[in-house]
Amino acid sequence: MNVIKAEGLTRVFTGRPDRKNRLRRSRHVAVDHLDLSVEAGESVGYIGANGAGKSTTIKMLVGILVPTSGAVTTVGLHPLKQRRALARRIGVVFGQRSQLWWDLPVRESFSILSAIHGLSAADERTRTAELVDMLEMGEFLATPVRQLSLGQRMRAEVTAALLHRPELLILDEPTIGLDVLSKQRLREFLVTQRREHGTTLLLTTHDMGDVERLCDRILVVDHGRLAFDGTLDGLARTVGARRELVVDLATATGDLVDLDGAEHVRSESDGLRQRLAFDPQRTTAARVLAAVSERAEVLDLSITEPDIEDVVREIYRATRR
Ligand SMILES: Nc1ncnc2c1ncn2[C@@H]1O[C@H](COP(=O)(O)OP(=O)(O)OP(=O)(O)O)[C@@H](O)[C@H]1O
Repeated sequence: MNVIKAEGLTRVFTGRPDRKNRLRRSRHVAVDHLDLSVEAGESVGYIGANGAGKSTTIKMLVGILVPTSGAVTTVGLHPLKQRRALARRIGVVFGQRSQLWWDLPVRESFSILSAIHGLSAADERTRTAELVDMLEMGEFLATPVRQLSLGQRMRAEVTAALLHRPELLILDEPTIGLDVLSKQRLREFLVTQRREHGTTLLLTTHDMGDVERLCDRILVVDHGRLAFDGTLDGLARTVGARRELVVDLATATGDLVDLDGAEHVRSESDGLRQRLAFDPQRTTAARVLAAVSERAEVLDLSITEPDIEDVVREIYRATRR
């Protein structure tokens, strides 16, 4: 079944009338004849540069924005005409906007939302307990939302969006600003949620780590149009998305060429620091490190993730050729 189906979806923003010529208005096509279908159970990363049209698309999918033209159904419903029914079947997390009550303890926001969704008292108890346990929220359930750290708030937001067991969860920048541990926890939770409940995921992100760990399909949007639709493998093939392992060695060492699964990029400081590129789909940093350790003593290391902006830029370049 198509959880999301968009055909020719378009949104044009018109500005204020020009002061000199009142009949003339600026016109900006934010989403441009977008065709899109997402099947039940998929996990889709929706990525693109700033202003590419991601949020505008999502707002049309959930009935916040009216399309200028084209058609869209979300879980088989018309987002505007059937907005209430839709709210019962989807969960939405906008990283920048909260659906919790700022001055109330977290627990009370969950109760209010459970009541809104018509959950029975027993159902509310089991569902809240399950999510609180999985997202380790026990220690801050009595804390007012405004006092939560960003990582705690995001966990609470995700819980709020999942209380009613939606079949589709839409996340707009879910890990923005989170520390490494909070990101990892949230990602693990989302993977489990999807595995155990078959929840379909659609997320926008500027973090390549989110895409790698959460998504099995990637859509890249460019000026409101789809520039890429495929797997992470396909994306890596198109742009050569690689990670770099930087090792600091105890002694000056010749270039570490011919390492299994890694390619020597550059040596610095007479070979004391070396940069090795590897494809995270084919090997791991640990394996590359083990191979380096057989040849030299490693004092320190760091791993640089490909920047999603670089990946997107490469896709734009590849598709405009
Ligand atoms: N309400 C609005 N009025 C006028 N223009 C708008 C409005 N909302 C968005 N736009 C414009 O539409 C384009 C797409 O914006 P959108 O927010 O969808 O981008 P985005 O891909 O989500 O970007 P970001 O990654 O920065 O969130 C941008 O050029 C933006 O300035």
